[in-house]
Amino acid sequence: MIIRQIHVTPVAFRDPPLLNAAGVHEPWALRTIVEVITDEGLSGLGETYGDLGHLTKVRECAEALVGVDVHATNEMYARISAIVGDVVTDMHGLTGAATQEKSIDRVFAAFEVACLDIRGKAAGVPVVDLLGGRVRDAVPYSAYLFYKWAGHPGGEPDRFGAALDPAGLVDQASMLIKEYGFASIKLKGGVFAPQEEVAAIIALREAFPGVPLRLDPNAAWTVETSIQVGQALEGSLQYLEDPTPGIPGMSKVAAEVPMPLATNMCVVTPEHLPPAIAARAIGVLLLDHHYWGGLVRSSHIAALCDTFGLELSMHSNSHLGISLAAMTHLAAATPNLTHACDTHTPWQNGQDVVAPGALRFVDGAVPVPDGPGLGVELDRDALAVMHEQYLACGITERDDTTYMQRFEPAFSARRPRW
Ligand SMILES: O=C([O-])C(=O)C[C@H](O)[C@@H](O)C(=O)[O-]
Ligand SMILES: [Mg+2]
Repeated sequence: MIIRQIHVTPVAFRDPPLLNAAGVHEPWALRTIVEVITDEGLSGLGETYGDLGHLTKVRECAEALVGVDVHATNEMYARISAIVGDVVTDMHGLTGAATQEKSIDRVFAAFEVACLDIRGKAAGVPVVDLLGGRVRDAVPYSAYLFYKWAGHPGGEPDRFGAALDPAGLVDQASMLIKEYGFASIKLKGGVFAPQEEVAAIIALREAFPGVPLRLDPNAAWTVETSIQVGQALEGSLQYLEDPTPGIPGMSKVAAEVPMPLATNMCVVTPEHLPPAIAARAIGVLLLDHHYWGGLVRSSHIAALCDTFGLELSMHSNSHLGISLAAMTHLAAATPNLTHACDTHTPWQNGQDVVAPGALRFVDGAVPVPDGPGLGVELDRDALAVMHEQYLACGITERDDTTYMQRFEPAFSARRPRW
């Protein structure tokens, strides 16, 4: 099964004005769709970030992978390493520091997923079976709440409405839980003063008793603020995600707060694991195959976490159905991934590049697609429309901060900020 062609297609889809520590989401989110085609005519799908620096590397690597067998992932990794070479950064910084290894892993992941899709199709089995088989039939996801404006400035309000205070967030959670059946809740913080976000968590706890809650300010707080918030929320949080920047800071906070700390910012590549474990900085790692080097490498990281007593959850950016399928196969095959995963799916409001039917939410969980490979089919008309949107939207690099400063010129994305 030799790779004969790879199509790399950047796409854009509408994104609501979701607020975070970096600023606010722009009206269009970017992704890159990768389609690998073999000499036998089988094709496989991958999905990754759409920022131009990364997209350029994905395009260069796609050419270099022609002629490689879809099983030869070591050879693919070597070729991609030789091409990526330097550190490819993103502007928002919400997934922590860029390193050379992470830059390579991010490019490799899209091709690895596409090759697993092909290998599953060739063997007539779902990708979960290539990762060790399912330990759960459906993967639970959390309701991912955001502070948000009613709509993008100058545009129509979106169907989610504004959420700028505890009552707005409780309404948002009710809507997402009613539509998707989610059984746990994550709040994206780092937007308002910490005491306002503490009040929001308390309002959510009162409105949804017994539902596990998480708060993630993306490193917007100092060590002192993080300790105060952690102590104030004793008994209210399943975990506190990235309250403060860096492994040393997280370690100081972890020693003083009652709940585990989670991260998708201070441990984002294998070299971060030894110092974080030695410093007891985290209790929960958020996996994300898009930057941990694909599904198989993420499984290896999961096994390491099990050895060292770290729990697992899963991180998400704005994404489409190819990613949701890949995340679901990985989580279904990972025994120690016991926390509900994050997903932006509700915010994409039905827009997708995959044909409807294969992915659905039942009681807040996505049943593992049964079809061979990832179990999802490319909707070529939707892909063409979203590619046109990419060409027309004028955005080539996600930049939440500059977009926010158009409306709030004094906005600072400094972390820590409080
Ligand atoms: O820390 C996190 O969970 C994220 O970075 C998730 C997303 O990037 C989210 O914060 C966003 O898109 O604004
Ligand atoms: Mg996070």
